[in-house]
Amino acid sequence: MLTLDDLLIIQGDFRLSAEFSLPTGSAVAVLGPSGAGKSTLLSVIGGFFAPRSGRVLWQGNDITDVAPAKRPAAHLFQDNNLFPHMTAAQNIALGIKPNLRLSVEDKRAVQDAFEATGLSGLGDRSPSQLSGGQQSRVALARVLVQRHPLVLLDEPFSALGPAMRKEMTTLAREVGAKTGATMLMVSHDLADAQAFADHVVWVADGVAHAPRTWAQVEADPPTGYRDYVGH
Ligand SMILES: Nc1ncnc2c1ncn2[C@@H]1O[C@H](COP(=O)(O)OP(=O)(O)OP(=O)(O)O)[C@@H](O)[C@H]1O
Repeated sequence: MLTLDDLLIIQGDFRLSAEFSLPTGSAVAVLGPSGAGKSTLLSVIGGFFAPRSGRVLWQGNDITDVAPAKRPAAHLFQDNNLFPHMTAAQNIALGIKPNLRLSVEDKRAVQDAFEATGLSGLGDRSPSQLSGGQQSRVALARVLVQRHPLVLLDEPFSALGPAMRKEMTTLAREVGAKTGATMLMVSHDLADAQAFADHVVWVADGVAHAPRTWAQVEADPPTGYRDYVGH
């Protein structure tokens, strides 16, 4: 379980509070207006930004002061962060061993990630020799090989067209379901968010609200939700 305990985030004039838990294995859409603090919330969970007060707990352990690389979290952001001078296979392998000295088992994990993301046969290409969708697959495969139980996705596929975005969102969800990962995805696309998530965290007016199901949100929408989704 991921728990945000009495969390207060301050960034300049911006304030955000959060107080909730997410069950292990849940897939959560983080929705809210631009500038509401969705990315900031993921940064705090990932350890890239420290909260002013409160705690982040994973399975009951306080990880508030743990460095990003030591957290149980993998992250995927919009720009994919692929290294241009490395092949697709090397970019994925970096997720396991930054020095690229792979054991037989590591190599098998890379191969599995290739197959799970539909990249078979493309391992020797550099990112510039891949389409945008294929680059997204490499970035997702790198997240997968890390086998972290917590996956943070910040508008990871927003540079892709609608069909490809849907495909990648579904793929991320399927793989998460297989590995039992707890996943949070920031998205501005309601259809993508609904295809991906079973719960919604609504972020607005300085608060990241406790997760609710789509049915709960539809039945009793938070302030600003209807305007945001446009219906
Ligand atoms: N380095 C910073 N210093 C001060 N304020 C910042 C900094 N970075 C972001 N902010 C402010 O923090 C707030 C939250 O930003 P954040 O990027 O988390 O919002 P968001 O909900 O992810 O927005 P979007 O949907 O547009 O990506 C915004 O008001 C932003 O202006």
